[in-house]
Amino acid sequence: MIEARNLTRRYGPTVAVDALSFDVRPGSVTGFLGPNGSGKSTTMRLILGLDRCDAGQVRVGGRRYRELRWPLREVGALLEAKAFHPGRSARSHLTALAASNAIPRARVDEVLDMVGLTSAAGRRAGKFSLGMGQRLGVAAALLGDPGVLLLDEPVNGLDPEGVRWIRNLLKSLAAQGRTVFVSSHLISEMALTAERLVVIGRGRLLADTTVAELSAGSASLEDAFFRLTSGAVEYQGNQTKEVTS
Ligand SMILES: Nc1ncnc2c1ncn2[C@@H]1O[C@H](COP(=O)(O)OP(=O)(O)OP(=O)(O)O)[C@@H](O)[C@H]1O
Repeated sequence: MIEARNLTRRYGPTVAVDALSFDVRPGSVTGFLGPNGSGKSTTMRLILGLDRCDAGQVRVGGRRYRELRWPLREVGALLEAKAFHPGRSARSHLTALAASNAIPRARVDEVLDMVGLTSAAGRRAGKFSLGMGQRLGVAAALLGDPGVLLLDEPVNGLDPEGVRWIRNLLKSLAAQGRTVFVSSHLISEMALTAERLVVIGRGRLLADTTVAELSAGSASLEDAFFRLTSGAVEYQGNQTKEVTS
C-alpha cells in the first residue's frame, strides 16, 4: 500500500507536485498517467525518499521509505533505464545490490532468468540496448521480492515481445497481492495492463478511479484521458501540414 497525503514539491516557482493525495492498493495494477511535466517522476522520487517534500507525506507499507530497514526487500523501483555502472556486468550489478540488502545470491540468477537476460548476464551493462537496460532495471526491482513495485515508463524501449511480457508480469505480480504502481504515456497499453488509475495534471490529482469508470461514456480510454487532462497540458506540439503522397 502506498499512501500519499497532501504531497507537495516546489522547484523555485514551479509547483511540480501540488497537495497530491491518493492511495495505491495491493492486488491490482495502478497506472499513473499525466501529460509531460505533470509531476509523475517527481511523485515517484518523493515516494522513494529520493527527493524531499515541502509539505505532506507519503508512506509505503505504513512507513516512510527511509525508515525501511531493507528497502529493496519492501519496495522495488525502476526509475530510469541505465541506472547502473556501465563497466559492470549485469550479474555483478545485481550481485552488489543483493549484498547491500542481505538478499541471497541465488536470487540474482532467478531474476536474470525472469527478465530474459541470462545469456547476457556476463556482458558489460553499459553496452546494453535501451530495452536490455530496462530489463536489467526490472530485474533490480524484483531482486528483493518486494511487496510494492514502482515503475516509471517500464515499456520504454521494449520490443513487442517485451511489452507483452511486462504487461503479463505486472498483472501477475498484482495478482499475487503486491502493490504495483506504473507510469506510462501509452494509454492503450495502460488500458490493457491497469485496473486502477491515478491521473494528474500540473501536479494536481485529476482522477483516482478505475480504467472501466474513466472509459465509460468515451470511445476509448485515450479519449477519456484527453478530456480529463485538456486543461492541464503544458507542452503541446503544433500540427504540421498533412503529408499526402
Ligand atoms: N530537479 C528539478 N529541478 C527543477 N525542476 C524540476 C526538477 N524535477 C522536475 N522539475 C519540474 O517539475 C515538473 C514536473 O516534472 P516531472 O519530471 O515530475 O514530470 P513528469 O510527469 O514525470 O513528466 P514526463 O511525462 O515528461 O516525464 C516539471 O515542470 C519539471 O520541469
